[in-house]
Amino acid sequence: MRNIIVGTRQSTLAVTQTNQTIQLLKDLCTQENLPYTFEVKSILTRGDRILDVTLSKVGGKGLFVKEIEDALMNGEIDLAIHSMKDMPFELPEGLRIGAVPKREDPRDCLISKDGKSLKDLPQGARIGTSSLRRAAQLHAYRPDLQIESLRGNIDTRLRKLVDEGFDAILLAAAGLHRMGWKDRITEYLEPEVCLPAVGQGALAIECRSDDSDVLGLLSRVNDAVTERTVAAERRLLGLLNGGCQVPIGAYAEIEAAGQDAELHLTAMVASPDGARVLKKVATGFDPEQVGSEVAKQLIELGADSILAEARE
Ligand SMILES: NCc1[nH]cc(CCC(=O)O)c1CC(=O)O
Repeated sequence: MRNIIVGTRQSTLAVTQTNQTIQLLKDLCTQENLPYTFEVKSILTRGDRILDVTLSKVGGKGLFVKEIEDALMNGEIDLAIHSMKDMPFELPEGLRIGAVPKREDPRDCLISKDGKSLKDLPQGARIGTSSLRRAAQLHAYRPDLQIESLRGNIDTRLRKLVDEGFDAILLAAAGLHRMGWKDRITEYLEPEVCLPAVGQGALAIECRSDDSDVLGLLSRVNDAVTERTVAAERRLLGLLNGGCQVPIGAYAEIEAAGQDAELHLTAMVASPDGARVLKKVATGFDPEQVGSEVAKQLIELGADSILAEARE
């Protein structure tokens, strides 16, 4: 019998998705009579300690992941469940993503105070979001809306919708679904209106590259379709150097035919004010190649200069 120690951040979403994934693994172990037990260990990350500061200014995505990865490498924990969209493009030596389970809803959604859809919000309505990607696309769709900063974990943001008098806020549907808060959602935003973040809705289960027990177990909860689509999106992100918080959106889909079918990737790069929005689509079988193709086309259109500006 081996006890697998699972590290998690302390946010309610992190704890929830960790517990849900452990349940999936436990069910598998029961069904197949596998000799593993699981224990949760909570870890305080720098990102959680400084949630109120502009994340892009203090180091971006990696902040939520660094302490967890240190704990994986020194053997304090054996496994960690991250939101894929919080994962930096490159993993440290010795660690790998052992599984990408089936993706939750990848879309962003609108939670509005009076149940009004994005189209029907009053002129100049105040919308809360701190994502440059969401702000840029919202601005391109409804230039009259007033976009204001909104930080914190999803529970904090839902509270601020009321406390800070926003007309609406934007969040990822996946987080709300996992928390059991689907009924708070007013409207799902289709990718044509708001392309999600790379990897949004997917989880990454990270472990040590040499932990064959854990790798064997994780391979059983991997979803090949999610793995391929996320690989295309992350390839694009890597080539556009999108490691920090930049206005990049991407979404890959595979036709119903299944995991070996053709993959479509749509991606966009926007100036933070939404005045310039570049969008490209590519189709193919190899995720890496489709990701590279879209990245190349966006760079030809001038994505590099927009991203350089956004990083300043
Ligand atoms: N930016 C933080 C973050 N990281 C992951 C999710 C949940 C959605 C997901 O797992 O993709 C969220 C909240 C949000 O963007 O609303």
